[in-house]
Amino acid sequence: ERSTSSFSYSSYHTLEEIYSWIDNFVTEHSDIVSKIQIGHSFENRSILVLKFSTGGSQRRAIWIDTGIHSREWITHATGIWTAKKIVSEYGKDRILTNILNAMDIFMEIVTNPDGFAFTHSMNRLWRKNKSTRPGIFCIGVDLNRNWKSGFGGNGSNNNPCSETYHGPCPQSESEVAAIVDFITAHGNIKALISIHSYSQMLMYPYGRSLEPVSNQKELYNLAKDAVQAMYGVHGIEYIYGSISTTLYVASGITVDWAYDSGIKYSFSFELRDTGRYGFLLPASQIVPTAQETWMAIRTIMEHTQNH
Ligand SMILES: O=C(NO)N[C@H](Cc1ccccc1)C(=O)O
Ligand SMILES: [Zn+2]
Repeated sequence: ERSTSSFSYSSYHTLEEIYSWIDNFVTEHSDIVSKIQIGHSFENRSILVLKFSTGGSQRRAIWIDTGIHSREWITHATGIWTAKKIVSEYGKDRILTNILNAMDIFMEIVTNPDGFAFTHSMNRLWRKNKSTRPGIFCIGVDLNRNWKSGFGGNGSNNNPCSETYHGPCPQSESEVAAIVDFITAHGNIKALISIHSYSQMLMYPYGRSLEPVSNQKELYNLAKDAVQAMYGVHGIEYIYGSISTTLYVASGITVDWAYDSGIKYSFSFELRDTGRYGFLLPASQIVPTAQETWMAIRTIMEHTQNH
């Protein structure tokens, strides 16, 4: 469609619809939003990042990614709604306006485009990317196991047919390498938020071990504040804590790499629900989920700005 005014923020969309929305969104809000291609996927789709900036250069910044696991459709939908919320609230919401007057926000909505296209075409519950290698007869690497930090450790699998296959080596996947290269080159990312579904959790490193991170107390209290902000919207309860103690040990994950790269405010969400619908969350829950998640994201961004 020609503009985002006819785009439904309470529906799920195809890859083509989302990429078209991105172009319209950037056109309509060119004063604050721009589009960056940070790389391409295995099947040669563009990997796109939205940049929200009110000026300056190389400002301290926040990174948000959704859709690293392609079947988690509520996360892309939440990313799209959040992007619209940011441009709508700038100049109105004091907290968001202060954040954007001091920091930039980078948002990658379709972090696994090949897998996402596949969930629309062939297999709704596909999780991994779509990479293939000679002599290997199963498809795809788990992009949440392909990161250098703790690569190949417990809670990842070296069997290419596994849903948590870590790939042949760290950053072997172009979808992961693109993010590593972008964040490393930028050099001023202060918080990273990687959004998954489902289970209703807000978690921080480490996934690879039970050892607490150096600022664990701070992250615990920030997560508590964020979860309380979420509860205030629709009364939905999220649990919080480190990944390894709250969920299970997982190695080679996004937030462990981010933390070890110096991004001290690294979080991973598991959005709605707790299993009734799971990955097949009804579209009627998109806006309510995005509304509550926004309050947590804003809390994390505000804390990052002030520390
Ligand atoms: O896949 C999901 N949820 O979608 N989550 C689990 C647990 C997890 C979540 C966040 C970070 C690290 C690990 C996973 O195996 O990756
Ligand atoms: Zn996931």
